[in-house]
Amino acid sequence: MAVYTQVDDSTLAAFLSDYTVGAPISFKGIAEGVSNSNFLLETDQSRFILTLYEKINDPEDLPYFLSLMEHLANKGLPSALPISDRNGQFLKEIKGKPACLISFLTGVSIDAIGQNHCASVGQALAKMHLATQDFSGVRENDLSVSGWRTLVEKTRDRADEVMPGLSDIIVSEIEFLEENWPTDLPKGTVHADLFPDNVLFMGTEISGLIDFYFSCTDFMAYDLAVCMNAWCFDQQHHFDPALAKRLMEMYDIVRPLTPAELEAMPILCRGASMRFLLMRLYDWLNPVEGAAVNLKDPLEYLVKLQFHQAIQDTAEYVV
Ligand SMILES: Nc1ncnc2c1ncn2[C@@H]1O[C@H](COP(=O)(O)OP(=O)(O)O)[C@@H](O)[C@H]1O
Ligand SMILES: N[C@@H](CCOP(=O)(O)O)C(=O)O
Repeated sequence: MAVYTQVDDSTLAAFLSDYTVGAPISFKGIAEGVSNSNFLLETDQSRFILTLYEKINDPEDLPYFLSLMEHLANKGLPSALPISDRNGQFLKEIKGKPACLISFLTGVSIDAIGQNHCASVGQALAKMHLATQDFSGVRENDLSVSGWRTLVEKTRDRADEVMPGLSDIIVSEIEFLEENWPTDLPKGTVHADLFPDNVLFMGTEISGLIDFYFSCTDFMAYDLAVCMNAWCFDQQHHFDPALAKRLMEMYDIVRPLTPAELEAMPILCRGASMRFLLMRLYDWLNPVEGAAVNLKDPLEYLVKLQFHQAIQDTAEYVV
């Protein structure tokens, strides 16, 4: 469960007194999530998510994330909407943490991923990339190559506590990525974390896209690589080409991939594997005391990285 900061009844009552969202009926911490503290609030009017942002480094980031969510919702994508208080303010504070009330989206995140789910995700991701072409916000990806280097330096001395030999693997991979990372692929606004827990479904139709708190300006094909890793491996971390085919072909129908983007998929998938391997490794080695959070397995992403290291050509993903 990701609840880093507890919110008691009187704190909640003081917070809600600034809003016109009704009286609380129930309020509980949400089991899923890693980065922020999330609560489900039900009032006599509606349901909401209350998020306390725990790891925001740059104060400009939150207005970027919230205005992106609003932009997407206005374009008809199923993104949640930030709720403003009586004074039109979205961003508030609880116990010294930035906080926001967000509209609740119905739907469930799925564990048993099928080809139709991947098709819907490919389509939604491409729609998001097209819908943000006129979004004016810009945010550098602080978890791209230079951010991975920083994480390698912070984890390499203790990485072998997780698996003997891991330190050498991450050092050699970061050197490869620094040498070979593409520089001139089409850029746009990317979600950068569109994992199954961040997509809500009703059947095989997407009813919600959530958790835009890693979104940034980067290669659009990198976003597809993040999804390849998150959606196209089974529970034992074996790659499933039929899932990848549906994801890529439906993306490509909505926003055709350029030849350069297609050619770059193996290295983009390696980078996307490193990003999650390193962040999970850092979190594993530096647990937050007293936090109720389910840490994720860094070695899942080592398996994925090693799979992509053996790929020579993008066509191998869909055979
Ligand atoms: N707008 C929303 N509507 C419905 N459920 C939501 C919404 N936002 C978050 N959730 C629920 O809260 C969980 C954690 O939210 P998320 O934004 O992924 O947290 P974190 O940023 O910590 O990863 C989600 O997996 C989902 O179950
Ligand atoms: N998707 C990431 C974790 C990021 O946490 P989220 O709860 O914000 O999605 C991973 O799987 O490592």
